[in-house]
Amino acid sequence: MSKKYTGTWNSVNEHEVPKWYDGCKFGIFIHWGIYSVPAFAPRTWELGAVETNEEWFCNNPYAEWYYNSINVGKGPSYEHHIEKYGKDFSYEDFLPMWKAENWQPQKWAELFRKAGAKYVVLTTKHHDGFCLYPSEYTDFNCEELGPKRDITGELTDAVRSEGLKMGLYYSGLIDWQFANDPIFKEEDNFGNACPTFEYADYSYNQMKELVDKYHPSVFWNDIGWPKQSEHMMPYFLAHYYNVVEEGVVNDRFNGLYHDFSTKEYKQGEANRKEKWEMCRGMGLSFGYNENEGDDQLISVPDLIHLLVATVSDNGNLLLNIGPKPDGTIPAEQEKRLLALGKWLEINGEGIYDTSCSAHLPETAGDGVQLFFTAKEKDLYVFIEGLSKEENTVLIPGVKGSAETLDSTLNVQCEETKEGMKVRINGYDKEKHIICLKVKDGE
Ligand SMILES: CC(C)[C@@H]1NC[C@@H](O)[C@H](O)[C@@H]1O
Repeated sequence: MSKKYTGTWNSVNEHEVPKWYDGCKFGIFIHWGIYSVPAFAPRTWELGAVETNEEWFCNNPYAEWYYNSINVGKGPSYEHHIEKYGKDFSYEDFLPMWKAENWQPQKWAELFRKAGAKYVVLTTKHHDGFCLYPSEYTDFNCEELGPKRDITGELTDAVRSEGLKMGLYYSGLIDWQFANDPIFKEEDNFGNACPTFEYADYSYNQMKELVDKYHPSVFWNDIGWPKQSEHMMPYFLAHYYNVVEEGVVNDRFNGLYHDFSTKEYKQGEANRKEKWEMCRGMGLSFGYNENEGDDQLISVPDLIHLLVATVSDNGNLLLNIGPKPDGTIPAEQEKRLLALGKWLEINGEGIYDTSCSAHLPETAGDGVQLFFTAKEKDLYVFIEGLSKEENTVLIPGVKGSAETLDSTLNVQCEETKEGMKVRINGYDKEKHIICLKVKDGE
């Protein structure tokens, strides 16, 4: 019998992170919207690498912030817009250009499955206020305008038919249909970007209709929750958990509540004692940015490192894709998803359904890095930085014998007083990070 929650903090605080979310480890974020048509942002910084001040907002690397990037009236995106479209061309004028004419949700879902992802999170309403589902509360949605399809509904069905969980993103505190002064500093964001009871009611009703229509396994709220309806938060959470028993939410609820905490690029702190999630685009943007070609995206080795380092630290990786307005996924992004999936086919046993090991990451000399995960008593050792075909690596403090998850490798183990010495033959750099399984090694 599933627990019934009531609209009190005491009740919803009893909620625990569902096992499926912890075990999934890898998901796909999707930022698709009107901003995918101009698909423009300067390549400047990773979030968290610099202060989010006026310089950030006037040189914003996030292509999904195009509305604000032209609204500030200066900087590369503004100049690009004036030059390419002219000053009388509004953001909403891009809508008829977003046709999704080549969009095949089933193809997306198949690609996500092949990538080894176990859940998906789609933007249902980003900061521009345009809804990627037929909301009862606004006609500014994708069934009435632009693609003229229920993007959320079609993708949810396709994702679930491939055996993946479906999550929904909602921009809880910023909606440029309600408050569209240009944003030059963080306080303009988080202060309370939409400070009216009208918006508080609107956003509450939309969040509830998303839960009731799609039963999302993840509710990914962004930026914050309207101050005017903060007292309603426990009611929303109780309703969500009562409707979606396996439901899980992130930490962007004004710091009042979370199932898991979030990092965004370099912004945010990870604490391995609690569940957290790392999210980023493959370049510096979440929305598709035509300025980010193959050589400006994260490399496959760095992507595999990010996944291993995140999972070994008790995190999930939510990797974003930014589709084109016609509904295709840029080839350079698809290539990386398939490479990750190929690596996970061989090494996924050491990733999925694992927990944090008592062993902390460490260096093993000659630039070799070790990462660890555990599955009950079994220990998984990830070895990064091998360069030769034949390698000898000391794994300090680990006893027993190891087998490799990659059957094309040959591994011999020797127990020494410092730990397990492993000889690995048959390595080549296309294997990236390799994984050893030490039975009863945790
Ligand atoms: C992590 C991701 C959901 C980002 N959150 C902050 C937003 O401003 C940004 O565009 C993007 O959606």
